[in-house]
Amino acid sequence: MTLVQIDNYGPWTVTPEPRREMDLQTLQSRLFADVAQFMGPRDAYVFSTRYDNMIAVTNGLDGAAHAALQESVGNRYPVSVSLGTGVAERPIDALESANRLLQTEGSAQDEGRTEVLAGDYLTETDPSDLQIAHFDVVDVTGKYTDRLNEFDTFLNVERAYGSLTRYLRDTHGALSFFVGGDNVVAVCPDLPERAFVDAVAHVAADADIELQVGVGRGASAHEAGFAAKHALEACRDDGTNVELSGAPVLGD
Ligand SMILES: Nc1nc2c(ncn2[C@@H]2O[C@H](COP(=O)(O)OP(=O)(O)OP(=O)(O)O)[C@@H](O)[C@H]2O)c(=O)[nH]1
Repeated sequence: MTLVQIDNYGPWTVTPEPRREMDLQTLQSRLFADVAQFMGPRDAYVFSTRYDNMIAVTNGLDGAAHAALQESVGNRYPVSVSLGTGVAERPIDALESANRLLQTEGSAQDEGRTEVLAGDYLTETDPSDLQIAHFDVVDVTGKYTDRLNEFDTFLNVERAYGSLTRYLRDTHGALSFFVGGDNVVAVCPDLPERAFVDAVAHVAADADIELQVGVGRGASAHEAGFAAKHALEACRDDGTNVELSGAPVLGD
């Protein structure tokens, strides 16, 4: 995992006086788009989380690749980014160690702490390294989008997301991210099918929303995530709630 943290961003947003909100939104979403465009061709994933901090799945990327991202952001934006990296069996533990390295170097709002690059990299990868689950709401269009106003639809999807993401984090140390529409991508440790059956049952009981999930494995986030998307298609075709892909879909 890589933590991407904008350096000293809070003070910048109010210096010399508060900046227009839509300008900040533009900067944040463009920075996310640029980081995503950097990660995508390298088969990594990045999630926007709070935008001033983003979480990436960077199996296979070395220190030079991370430094190139920092240089490119520094050259093109009025802000710089620090990057902490960590490697562990459970995504939460990898993120914890990545995070701790930046926190040890100084505060997110310390003007003397800029462009830190610290941590371990997983450069030797194996097709069984990563497990990613792609969840979505069963028939969000028929149950919500075509029936409720957009805000109330959003509240329903957010309730499912909140329930799922807290459950997976607490039970398995998995990190789940809302990625738009009704979709949640979960970066998981090595979990059996039963764990996903239980997660879907938990959200049904806790939030009264029916989910389906495709699960994939791979050497990179793209490989695992793409296999998960194929497995989710199998849920749609077969009317099932949980599908695990077979071998990772290589070369896609
Ligand atoms: N990020 C992301 N969003 C998607 C993806 N597929 C669909 N979406 C979003 O999800 C919304 C709903 O699409 P679906 O999930 O196909 O619709 P549905 O009515 O729930 O249909 P089923 O999933 O077949 O039950 C779309 O409008 C998109 O915004 C995906 O692979 N990734």
